[in-house]
Amino acid sequence: MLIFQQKQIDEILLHPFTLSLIILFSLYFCTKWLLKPREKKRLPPSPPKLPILGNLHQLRPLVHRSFQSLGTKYGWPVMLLRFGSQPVIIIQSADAAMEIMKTHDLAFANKPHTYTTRRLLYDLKDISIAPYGEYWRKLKSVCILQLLSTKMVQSFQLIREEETALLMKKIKSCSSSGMPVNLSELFLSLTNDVICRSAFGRKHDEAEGGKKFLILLTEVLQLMGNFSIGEFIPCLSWINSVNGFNNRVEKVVKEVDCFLDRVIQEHMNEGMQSDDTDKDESKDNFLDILLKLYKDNTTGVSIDRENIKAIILDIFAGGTDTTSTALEWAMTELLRHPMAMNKLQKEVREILRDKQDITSHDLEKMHYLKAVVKETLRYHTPIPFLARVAREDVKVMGYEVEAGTMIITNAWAIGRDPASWDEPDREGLDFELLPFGAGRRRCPGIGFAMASVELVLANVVQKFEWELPGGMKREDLDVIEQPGVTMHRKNPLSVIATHCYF
Ligand code: HEM
Repeated sequence: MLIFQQKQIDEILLHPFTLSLIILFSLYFCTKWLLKPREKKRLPPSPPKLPILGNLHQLRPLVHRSFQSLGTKYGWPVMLLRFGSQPVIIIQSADAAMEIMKTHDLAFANKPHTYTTRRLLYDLKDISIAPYGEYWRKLKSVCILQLLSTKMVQSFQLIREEETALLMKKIKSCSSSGMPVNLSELFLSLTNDVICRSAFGRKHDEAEGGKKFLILLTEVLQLMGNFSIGEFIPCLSWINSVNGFNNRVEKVVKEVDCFLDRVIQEHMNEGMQSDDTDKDESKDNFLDILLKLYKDNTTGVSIDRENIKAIILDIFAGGTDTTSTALEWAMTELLRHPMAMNKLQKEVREILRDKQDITSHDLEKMHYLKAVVKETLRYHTPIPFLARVAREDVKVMGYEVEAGTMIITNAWAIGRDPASWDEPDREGLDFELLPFGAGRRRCPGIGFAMASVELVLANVVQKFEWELPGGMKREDLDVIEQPGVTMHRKNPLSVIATHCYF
């Protein structure tokens, strides 16, 4: 009986009519499933892109300007570009920047890194590109509370004053011979010397590799700012091995490591010879503090020699070029705007009267000086980009951002956004003025940098009158930028100090 029923069922099922019905139904449901409107992710708008290259062909060497032109052309404050296969979201409005660095600061607390930055910064053992987490949190707090605290910045006042006095003497000697002064070079050398003395307690002169270290540091920054196509188009990653770029990186890594190793060893040897108990802690330099952490492990974060080298390199790389760039652009704009120069000289000279030594107390009273520095940082933002990586899926300005996506905030473009800056004299609100970044990854060196910039600028305008060389008109002074991580002048700022007042 059962066998009979099964036979009948088979016959019905295998009947051509039944089979056709089954196939038709299956096709219907399959097509319906395939054509079912899926929930589409709302991504930021993108300009047209090319296969393989994505939007790379639309970028010029001054990438911050390319982003700004694309944003203005399409009217998009947030846009999605493809660097080869990698999606990158570009942020160019104060509102969107606030979402990244305030509302979702924790979700965007990671930084992107490349093969080059990993090699140069001891495989993420530093602060500036280390991933967000326990290690980074502890080191950042060491940085804010110990290395770059207000107390520490004040303790370096004598260093800043001595180095500024030395700079004034160098300018004076050029002035007496009527020679133009290369201010770009002098500012860079000053900021490097100030950091060197604050980091190691003394300058390392040419014989000890000091001058060479500055050249190496410049190369470190150039390599970090180098656009490497293989990072974005993996099938082209071999290019850097063939064109000698990777060899250059390895050579610089070795030389920097050698210099830092030697300085640390000397410091440790000196420490062993002197009696630590008698040491005046208020005279500690960065290396003293880091070596104490290394020995005592009091902060709960254990750091090794590589961490120390990476942090020191971070401080040199983050503090030298940026600070001298700010000075270089401030002087450029003052030379292009004689009324602003006169107003600043008047303020500084009236506050100081005939006094030559400028104290931090005098600087506090120089409000126009502070406005000039702030305006310079807005208009010539030394680090144009604030880069982040999403640690999780997040919504930004209504758009969906997947974990792992890179976000670049164009701080330079936001500083020049007419939507925020129709009144140039107006003080900037937090997210309209981002020269030091914002949120958890914000620059911890603001106090250190501002103390140097204000002191040097006040001295330079108080003690000299300035003119452009070869009868050059102020309108002819160029403002061409050099591509790189830090955006300094392409051509050095060469000027003549016509009168010297000391
Ligand atoms: C005018 C001078 C300076 C400018 C314009 C500047 C700007 C910046 C910017 C834009 C960032 C990234 C912030 C972000 O992504 O939100 C940064 C990070 C950093 N800066 Fe500065 N900086 C200056 C001076 C200094 C100095 C003097 C030091 C140290 C002595 C320093 C140490 C650092 C460090 C360690 C970081 C990494 C912070 C982190 O990732 O948490 N900077 N700086």
